[in-house]
Amino acid sequence: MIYFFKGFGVFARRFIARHSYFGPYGGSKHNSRLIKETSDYSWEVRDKSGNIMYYIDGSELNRSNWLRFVNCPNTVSQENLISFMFHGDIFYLAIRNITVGEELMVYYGHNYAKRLGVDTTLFR
Ligand SMILES: C[S@@+](CC[C@H](N)C(=O)[O-])C[C@H]1O[C@@H](n2cnc3c(N)ncnc32)[C@H](O)[C@@H]1O
Repeated sequence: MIYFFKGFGVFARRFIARHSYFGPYGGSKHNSRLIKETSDYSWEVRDKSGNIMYYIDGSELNRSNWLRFVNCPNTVSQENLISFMFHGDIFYLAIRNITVGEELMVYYGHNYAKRLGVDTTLFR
C-alpha cells in the first residue's frame, strides 16, 4: 500500500544518546532511476568510488519501517541524525543527544533538499 499523506514525522519518546543508531532503513532494493525519481522515500546506495549501486525505496509501508517517516531539517540546528551505509544498507546515526519530544531529522542530500525548498547552502 502507498500512503499519499506526507505530514508525519518522528519524535523522540525518550532520551536518545549521541552515537545511537537506527536501521536498517526498510525498503525494496532496485536499480530503476525512474522509480527513484518518482519516490519520496528513496536512498541511493553508492560504492566506494561514489557510483550508485542501487536504490532502497521505502514507498511501500509494508516493506518499509518507521525510518521512512523521518523528515529533512530546514536548519542545521534541527539536524540530529546523519545517514550512513553499512553492509549495503542505510542506517541513521544520532550526531548529538536528542531530548524527549524533539523531532528526529536527517538531511536528505542537496538534490532532494532543494526540491523541498530547503536552503542547501546551510548544509555541508
Ligand atoms: C521520507 S518522507 C518523510 C515523512 C513524510 N513527512 C511522511 O509523512 O511520510 C519525505 C517527504 O516528507 C516531506 N518533508 C520532509 N522534510 C521536509 C521539509 N524540510 N520541508 C518540506 N517537506 C518535507 C516531503 O513531503 C517529502 O517528500
